[in-house]
Amino acid sequence: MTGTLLFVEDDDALRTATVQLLELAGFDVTAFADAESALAAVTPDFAGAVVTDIRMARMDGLELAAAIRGVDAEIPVILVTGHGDVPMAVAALRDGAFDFLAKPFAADHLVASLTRAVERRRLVLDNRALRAAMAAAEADSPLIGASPAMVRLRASIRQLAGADLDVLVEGETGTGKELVSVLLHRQGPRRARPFVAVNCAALPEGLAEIELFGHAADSVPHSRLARDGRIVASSGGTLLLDEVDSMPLAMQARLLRVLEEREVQPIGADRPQPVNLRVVATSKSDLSALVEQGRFRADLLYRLSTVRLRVPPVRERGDDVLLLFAAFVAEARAELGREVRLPDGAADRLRTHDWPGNVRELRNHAFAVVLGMEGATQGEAAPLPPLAARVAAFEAGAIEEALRRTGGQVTRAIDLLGLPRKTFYDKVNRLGIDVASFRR
Ligand SMILES: Nc1ncnc2c1ncn2[C@@H]1O[C@H](COP(=O)(O)OP(=O)(O)OP(=O)(O)O)[C@@H](O)[C@H]1O
Repeated sequence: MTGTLLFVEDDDALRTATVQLLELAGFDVTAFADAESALAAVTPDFAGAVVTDIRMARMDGLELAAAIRGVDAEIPVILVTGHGDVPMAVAALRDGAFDFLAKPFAADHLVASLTRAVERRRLVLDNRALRAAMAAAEADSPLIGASPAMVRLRASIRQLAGADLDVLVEGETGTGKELVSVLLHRQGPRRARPFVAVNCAALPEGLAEIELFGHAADSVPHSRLARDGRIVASSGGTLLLDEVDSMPLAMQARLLRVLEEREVQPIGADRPQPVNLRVVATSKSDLSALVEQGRFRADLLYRLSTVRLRVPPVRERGDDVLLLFAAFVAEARAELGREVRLPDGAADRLRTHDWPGNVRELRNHAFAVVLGMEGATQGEAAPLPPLAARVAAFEAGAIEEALRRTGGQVTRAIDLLGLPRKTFYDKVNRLGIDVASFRR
């Protein structure tokens, strides 16, 4: 089918003949003898074009075009003009009509114009859907960043999430390791099952093993009933071992068994029980160095590091620092209900500070600024991330979304984006997008 059309013409003979012609050309046509009933059929999600005669009793074609613009200004309307109506039609074009055709029109001219109109409408609706999907994806994937390193990281997360493998997430303090772990869970097949996070550095001493592995009935003082540990609680889902580099050696041996055998033996139990889980561990230390110092088991490192993801420090992300800061300032303003103006040169200071506490430090700084505790003055404009960084972030998001929706089929993604092939590849290379990672 070439497309959907609403055709409005009050001359019965001309209407019947034109409908036949359009149907022969492959259009799906609904015909109307007056503008009012055509207007009743137009909705904001109408996926075709409208062709209307200008001179009609009661509502004429120009009024109809204006009323359709009120429903959705991007529905293409083609006006069919009689002798002497051309100046009127030219004015209508200026007001946003898609095209006009003078009677008597040549059939191929009519079909060509309508084909373009329907195609244009399809692109408009596709772009709208893409924008809506991007907004939804943004809400769902809060890992902000347009630098090549972050674009690559998002692609790796997507790829690994589906693969359901254990992952070791490494990076300095505050870089977003926990957020990455959450995304691995949320984008993977276990997303509807529990996500249980255990901070290995904060487990209470003495109780750590019970907390993690659980215990059998009557096997621990003051506890007659058996208790499941966090490992069992995460069964079916994902267990996050946050700061695994802080785990005591004795516990590492027990954990290794869970990873290798996929079973857990609660304290005091005579038999292990099977568990089905995905383990994501995070570390801010170089685990190989800890192995050399005898503080981390080599076999556990080997088992944990089948897949390693490195989260880069903020100082390696270029102008992402400005994108992140702008997002946190917006969040702080909304949360704290305060407006703030930032001093000139704030953007340069954000760029030159090296952020040893990474994203967490940057977020705290943004909240402090909005609270008026740091660096805020009155009467000056807030620094904006440079347009180029914001455009790059938007472009990377749009391209990633198109690739995601088309399962990495480049030709279809290019169609969706409405880009020349070469431009698409230039952008993909510049933004460091890994097309292959989107293939299903
Ligand atoms: N790319 C990002 N976009 C938006 N927010 C981020 C990003 N990275 C991190 N954050 C936010 O920064 C804060 C710190 O991140 P997170 O706790 O994940 O870091 P971490 O590396 O696990 O820290 P630690 O090493 O101290 O455990 C969180 O509030 C997180 O939501």
